[in-house]
Amino acid sequence: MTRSGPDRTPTILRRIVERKWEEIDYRQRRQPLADVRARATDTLAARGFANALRTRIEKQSPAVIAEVKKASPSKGVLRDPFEPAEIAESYEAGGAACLSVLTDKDFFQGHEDYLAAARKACGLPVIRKDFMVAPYQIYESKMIEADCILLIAACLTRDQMQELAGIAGEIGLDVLVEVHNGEEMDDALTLETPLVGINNRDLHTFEVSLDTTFELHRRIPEDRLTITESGILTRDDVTAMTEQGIYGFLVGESFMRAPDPGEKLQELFF
Ligand SMILES: O=P(O)(O)OC[C@@H](O)[C@@H](O)c1c[nH]c2ccccc12
Repeated sequence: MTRSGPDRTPTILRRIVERKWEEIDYRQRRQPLADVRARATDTLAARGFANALRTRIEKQSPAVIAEVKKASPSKGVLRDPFEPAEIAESYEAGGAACLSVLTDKDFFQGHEDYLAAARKACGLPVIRKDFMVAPYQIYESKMIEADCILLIAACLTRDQMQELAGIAGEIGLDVLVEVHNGEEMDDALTLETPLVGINNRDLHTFEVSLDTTFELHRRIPEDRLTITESGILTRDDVTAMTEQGIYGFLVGESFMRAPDPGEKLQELFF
């Protein structure tokens, strides 16, 4: 698989992806692809991630992917101490449909163990939030019992996305494809996955604008599920989305800064 991504990749993402390739090379030396692939196909069936969202969205009820994230490059540490299992329980009690767990160590202070701990503590399906560029990572995601993976269009060409999504499909992982402009959307819509995330955060400037969702949402066909991502902070933000028929949400920061993340979820959405 080629290592060069598309020209559109913003600088911060370029740095993350370069580092990601080093990490993949290192991991692959410790545990070869054939081994990871064998262990991936041995793991149990995934919890249905897309289904959990679809059921709620079809009832016009908020489908919240609640994020378990210690830190981010733009905001620094969001939560300390950070207890993924407790957070997961709290999210489930607060009405989350799914979880998102950061596993990138270098930029988000995440870890695979956080995914395992969070998933074990609840019955919700979990997306592995990381920067997927190689087939190795897709098998690895299944091995660590993720139910869904994220493909970020800003750092993948159309061909790369199709290859990675194809592998995910073969091993029973759902796919959330993330876009933040029209060009990325065109590529994303060539995938079969129903889950299309619109990231309101511009990765060139880190600025957040909910208008990104309002503009791009119109281009998503009826049979897909729109997920608005980043910068959802208030009930007004939520209402502005549901008024446009958008019921899928991915929220991290505002929950992570609250003493009880699940209570905050309930306050914002229900
Ligand atoms: O913390 P926020 O603003 O609620 O955003 C959550 C989520 O959208 C954000 O963490 C995110 C969206 N896409 C990503 C890709 C990689 C890492 C993180 C992300």
